[in-house]
Amino acid sequence: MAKLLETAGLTLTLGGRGILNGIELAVEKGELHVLLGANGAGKSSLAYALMGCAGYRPQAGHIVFDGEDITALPLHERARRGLALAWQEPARFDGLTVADYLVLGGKRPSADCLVQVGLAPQAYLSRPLDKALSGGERKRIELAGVLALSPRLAILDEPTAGIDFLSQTEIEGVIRTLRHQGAVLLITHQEALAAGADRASQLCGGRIVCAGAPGAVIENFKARRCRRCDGETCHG
Ligand SMILES: Nc1ncnc2c1ncn2[C@@H]1O[C@H](COP(=O)(O)OP(=O)(O)OP(=O)(O)O)[C@@H](O)[C@H]1O
Repeated sequence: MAKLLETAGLTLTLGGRGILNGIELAVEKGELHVLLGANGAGKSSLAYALMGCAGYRPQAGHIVFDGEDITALPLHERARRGLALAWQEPARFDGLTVADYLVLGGKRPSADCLVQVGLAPQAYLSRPLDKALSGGERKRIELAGVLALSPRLAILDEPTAGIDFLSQTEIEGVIRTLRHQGAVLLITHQEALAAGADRASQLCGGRIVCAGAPGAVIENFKARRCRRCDGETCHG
């Protein structure tokens, strides 16, 4: 399969600490690629660096998207090329309604995107996207926003966290849709979700320490084994 995203030697220091230490990651076209790792391993930081978020510009290394080096491009240029990120903690946008927010994506009808995340359009489109919405509702609306963008690569940071378990299957359906449209880089702590991926990479101490079939990577993670740490200290 052709590579959609590839990083080489991606290195990020924040507050004087090495957070990403030479990341080598490859996501293929049409792939659901899961990123595993303990709390603090650097998964969200990698997601922000890939998206080009302010404050997460790497000090060294390269990010190549569909053959183009995008390392120096700002977030909006990466978004224009088809990258989208659903944050671990979805943002509030006081002053915007759900309809205003979804129409920014523009590529798919807002109502369809809401239905796909399990929210009734008539109940949500006119609501302000502020603290009156629950965390789970904002998380779903953010995922609807990613659907509306029809991205070529959706980076999803714990999309099922805070979602009630009756609705997990809807979110899994969203992940499948995004994968069929392009590819998904999924950060999750849910083993079942990770097991259903096409490939996986394990992050430990800001390095990719294991990559390949999800089952093998999950076992490696659960056994606290990586090539750089001894078993006792391998927890990110
Ligand atoms: N802006 C920042 N300044 C300094 N340190 C930071 C900053 N952002 C993140 N870190 C540190 O970088 C490390 C990796 O954080 P990150 O949020 O990427 O981990 P994670 O793997 O996503 O964890 P979790 O599974 O808990 O969400 C942590 O030790 C965190 O404290």
